Amino acid sequence: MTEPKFKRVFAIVLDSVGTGNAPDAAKFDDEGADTLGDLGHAWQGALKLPNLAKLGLSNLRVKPIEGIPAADKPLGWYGRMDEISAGKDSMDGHWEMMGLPVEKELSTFPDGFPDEIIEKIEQYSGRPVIVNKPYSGTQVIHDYGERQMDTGELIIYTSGDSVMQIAAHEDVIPLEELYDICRYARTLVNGPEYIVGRVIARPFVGPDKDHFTRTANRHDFSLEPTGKTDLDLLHEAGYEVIAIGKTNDIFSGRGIDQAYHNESNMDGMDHVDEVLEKDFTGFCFTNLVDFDTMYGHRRDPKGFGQALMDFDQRLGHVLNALRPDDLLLITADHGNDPCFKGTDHTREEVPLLAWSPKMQTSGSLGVRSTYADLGATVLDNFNLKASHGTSFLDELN
Ligand SMILES: O=P(O)(O)O[C@H]1O[C@H](CO)[C@@H](O)[C@H]1O
Ligand SMILES: [Mn+2]
Ligand SMILES: [Mn+2]
Repeated sequence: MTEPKFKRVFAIVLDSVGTGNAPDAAKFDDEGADTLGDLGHAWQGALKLPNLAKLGLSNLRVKPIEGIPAADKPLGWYGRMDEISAGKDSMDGHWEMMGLPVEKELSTFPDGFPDEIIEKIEQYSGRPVIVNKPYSGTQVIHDYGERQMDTGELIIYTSGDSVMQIAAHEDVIPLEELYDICRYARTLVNGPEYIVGRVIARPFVGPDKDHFTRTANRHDFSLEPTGKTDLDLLHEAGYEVIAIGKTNDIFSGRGIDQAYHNESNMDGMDHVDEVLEKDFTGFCFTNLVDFDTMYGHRRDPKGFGQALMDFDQRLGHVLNALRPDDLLLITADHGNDPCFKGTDHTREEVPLLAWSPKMQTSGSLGVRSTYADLGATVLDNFNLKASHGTSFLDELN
């Protein structure tokens, strides 16, 4: 067997860190959304991301981020990727990166879930369902959390994405019970009539509506991948596949040898540091979700920018810890522009940064026509063939 070019490949998905310009943004009513561009503008040039910048973060953009000039000589290869999946949710984005674009539009519920589904959940759980419409997750517990504590009802809500979210106070509905209800709800929306990307348990704690917080016990029950992903191919070929953060949930554990649950972005980076110390041949796939959950959906540019700066600092350590035959890929799964209307994800291109300490060349990878190019490159590295996407491995010298 030919030796892989890079022994260990680390991909880090900065959840929702889009970079504008999606050619099909109008279809999603997202024209003009640009997460990184609008963040730079909101921070009036004070957003400083020195490590991402030296990898080429501003070089990959049509217009540099305010306060972050394009590097004269970026360290590695940089570009952007377009999404071909029908939706703009995490599942679409991650599956597509791993060679399984979501071609069919998944079900969304702008008017709430149909009675037949809600009634079945009520029967199964013995708990009445309240809300049942699109809502912001923090707002919904503010508005209905106290009632939920009094009555033990289930708060069910959705968003512009194909998601069913079930919120309950941890002291009122024990976690295992909430997960069990979600697992049951999952069976109701696997098709053929309704296909929902994710059923998400949204436990929260706190004494009253002004002090409720959601906990890291969130759990995503995703649709099982509808075909083989690049993770399956890597795993079957005997390479180690390590998932950090919600990656494991997004693939229902498929093709994954070892998974780490993240409490936060910083906890996620602790896990990356831990895996960097390990000796393995394979792929480590990390998702950092705070950008999305805590700041993007909350339309909080201040928090979003700070979270990026915190990540950038940790990235400095990763760049030092990488070994000569490691490859680092940094990207995102969709946008979530904190300066845009609404509270949903935004259809955007995503950044693509590639670097290895042994790399001697640098330059532009252009605009890739699908996120699947990322997985195709990882497979190519391990001498495997992708069903979707075009590898850019040959550039990475
Ligand atoms: O408002 P919250 O509960 O954070 O919901 C968000 O989380 C979902 C999953 O990422 C998205 O579809 C969006 O609705
Ligand atoms: Mn996401
Ligand atoms: Mn989201």
